[in-house]
Amino acid sequence: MTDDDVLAEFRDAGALLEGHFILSSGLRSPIFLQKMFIFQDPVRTERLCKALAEKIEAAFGTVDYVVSPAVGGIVPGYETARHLKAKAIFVEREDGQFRLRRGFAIPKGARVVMVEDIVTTGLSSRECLASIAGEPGIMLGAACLVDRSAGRVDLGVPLVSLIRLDIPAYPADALPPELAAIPAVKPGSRGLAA
Ligand SMILES: O=P(O)(O)OC[C@H]1O[C@H](OP(=O)(O)OP(=O)(O)O)[C@H](O)[C@@H]1O
Ligand SMILES: O=C(O)c1cc(=O)[nH]c(=O)[nH]1
Ligand SMILES: [Mg+2]
Repeated sequence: MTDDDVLAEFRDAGALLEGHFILSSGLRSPIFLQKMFIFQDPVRTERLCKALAEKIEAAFGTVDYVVSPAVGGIVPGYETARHLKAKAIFVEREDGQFRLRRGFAIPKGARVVMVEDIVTTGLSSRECLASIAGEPGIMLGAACLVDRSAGRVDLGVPLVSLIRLDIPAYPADALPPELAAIPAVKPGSRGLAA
């Protein structure tokens, strides 16, 4: 899939939103990729995650377990794992911290990739990786559909992305005037009461 193909999927799904968004990191941005508009369409999701699985396999070889951070990572984690013929499990927040719950565990020696939907600052990805660092699997690296940092984030492991974009994000106290003029909305799940 070319970058244009990936962008066309987001555009055609109505997932490229413009406005004033509060991101998971607390940064503000005039652009939000509403990935759930992709994930509500299994056929579109399959096209993107199949392409991501091919990149993952090329970078890391065979994969036994895909681990994703809830909520956004669950659907792409599952669909990417399906193409990798791997298991798909996820971490979810408990008292604000990601944790494997529901009896999920990574067996000794299992080859593991962390799959995210969107990477902006990499905070959620790093939290996800830290939450499974004590598991006995072999952490191969991370992958995401969209890297909004244009490759600048450092997760401490290699990151494979389907597309790299360079999308502006600003601290709340350093907004450009055109953004400050629009009421802010926060679409993600970080900080929501359980
Ligand atoms: O790289 P970062 O700066 O961490 O931003 C990206 C994260 O933000 C979103 O999750 P969010 O916490 O908004 O919740 P969601 O997964 O429920 O959408 C997205 O799913 C990534 O996990
Ligand atoms: O950084 C985020 O929180 C974020 C950005 C984005 O474009 N889409 C999303 O779901 N989360
Ligand atoms: Mg998320």
